[in-house]
Amino acid sequence: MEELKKKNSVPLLPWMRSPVDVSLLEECPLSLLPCLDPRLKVALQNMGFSSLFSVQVAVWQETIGPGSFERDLCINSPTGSGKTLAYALPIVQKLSTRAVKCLRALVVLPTRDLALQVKEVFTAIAPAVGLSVGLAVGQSSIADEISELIRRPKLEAGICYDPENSYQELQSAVDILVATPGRLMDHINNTKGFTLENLCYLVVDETDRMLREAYQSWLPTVLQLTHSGGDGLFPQANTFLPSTFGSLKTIKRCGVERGFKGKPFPRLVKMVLSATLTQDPSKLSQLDLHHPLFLTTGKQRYKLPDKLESYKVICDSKLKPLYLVALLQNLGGEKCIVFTSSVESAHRLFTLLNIFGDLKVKIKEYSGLQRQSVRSKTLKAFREGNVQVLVSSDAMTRGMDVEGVRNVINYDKPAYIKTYIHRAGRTARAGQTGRCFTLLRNDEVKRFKKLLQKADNDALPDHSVPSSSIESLHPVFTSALEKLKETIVSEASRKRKTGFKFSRMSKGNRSYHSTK
Ligand SMILES: Nc1ncnc2c1ncn2[C@@H]1O[C@H](COP(=O)(O)OP(=O)(O)OP(=O)(O)O)[C@@H](O)[C@H]1O
Repeated sequence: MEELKKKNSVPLLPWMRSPVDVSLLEECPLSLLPCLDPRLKVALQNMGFSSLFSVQVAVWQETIGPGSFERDLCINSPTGSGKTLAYALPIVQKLSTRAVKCLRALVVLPTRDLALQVKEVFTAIAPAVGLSVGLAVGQSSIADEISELIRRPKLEAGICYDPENSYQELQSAVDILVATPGRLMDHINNTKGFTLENLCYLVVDETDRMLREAYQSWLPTVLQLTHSGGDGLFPQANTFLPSTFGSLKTIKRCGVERGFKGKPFPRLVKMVLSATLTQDPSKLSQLDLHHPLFLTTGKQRYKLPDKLESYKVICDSKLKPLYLVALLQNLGGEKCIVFTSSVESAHRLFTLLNIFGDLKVKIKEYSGLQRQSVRSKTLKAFREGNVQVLVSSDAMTRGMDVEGVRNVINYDKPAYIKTYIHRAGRTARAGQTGRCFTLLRNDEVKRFKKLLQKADNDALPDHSVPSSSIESLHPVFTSALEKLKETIVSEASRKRKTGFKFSRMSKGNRSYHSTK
């Protein structure tokens, strides 16, 4: 790990200096995986999986295997390497013997679409061992969500119930909850019967992103509500907590009350993961990790998937849309994600591509400016293959797993290596091949190659687009640009009439072919 140390200006935390190198482990066939519950084996086979990937084997060893969840795990593993199942499988296996249903595992992710995706992985395995999985995400009806998360007592005829105390009878309807931070806080603060007092496992996925954003202090709140005190002293039920912690009912009860008299109080086990895990001690300290173990892949801090090929497409800024069209024509209908630097440029580019027509592929926009229902519909169509090209802002950058994406195009080059890693990582997943093309001006190449060196990748061969294809697109392009201006102006006036603040849309780069 000498290289890890050298490349960092901030000194590495001592426990990060002796990691487990996941790349030294082999995949493991399910039939050879020690202790795997046979019901889970069948569930995995039904998912089409016959073996576990190396990161999954490494986590299994540290949880179900000899490590037996004694240490918190910090996992740094490339995009598409299977981190979701790496934490889902041991948690489900561990909870499979639980006798009473209550909320025992919480997974927190930054976006609704990611939470949905992770919930599906849990849902594919948890029911096999009698566990239920819930989802708490914004932009869905909170009333519906509460009725799925909380079980009301069955009222018996002839018995008088005290409505004041009725929440004590409420029980969790789920064993595992996948949540976004905002909605999680809503439930902590307002949902009767929602409690973290029995939580055993906390997963913070996309950790570096989750730590960057405070989201109503969700992390300190969760940690405080689940804190059992390293010295065996537990918070009393009447402990005062500041108002941000909402109702006091979620405070973890003392060990005796929970039936752990004379036994060590079960520690809340944490697993934190990313393809670009932060090594910043001040950030990691927010997680309050217990004797953490660092699992990483290879000697480099950042690693791209083995079967990813990175290419540059050299072009003049003004002609970028033409090069993109020619490239898309070249890719012949393969699923592709085109990344822009902002929601505004994603919208303009999508509009322009549609005006262009003649691409023989269905293109959709996917951005943070759209309503969730629109985004979900687009994602579904893309997954099902009814849309072949997504023009996206960085809303699509992290974690999204869509089968069959063979190409990623950086229409606007990423400013950071982390952004490149996550964008490029939408392809070449689960051992598949994939290509990432970045549109660059000649004078940008040197700097960009330097950026890629951080992920040990300085080979950036040219992908040339024949000049004849560009020339033949010129006349259409000129008239398409005119139409684009008209469309943008009419959209702006329509949105002004309906009260939408177009100023949000037009902030930043106003040019019609963003060069950001
Ligand atoms: N053991 C396995 N066998 C076959 N496919 C698998 C296995 N585990 C996971 N996969 C598939 O690999 C793909 C990537 O998995 P996952 O989304 O968990 O990756 P990730 O490491 O979390 O990526 P990212 O960092 O981009 O979020 C998914 O399509 C998943 O179904």
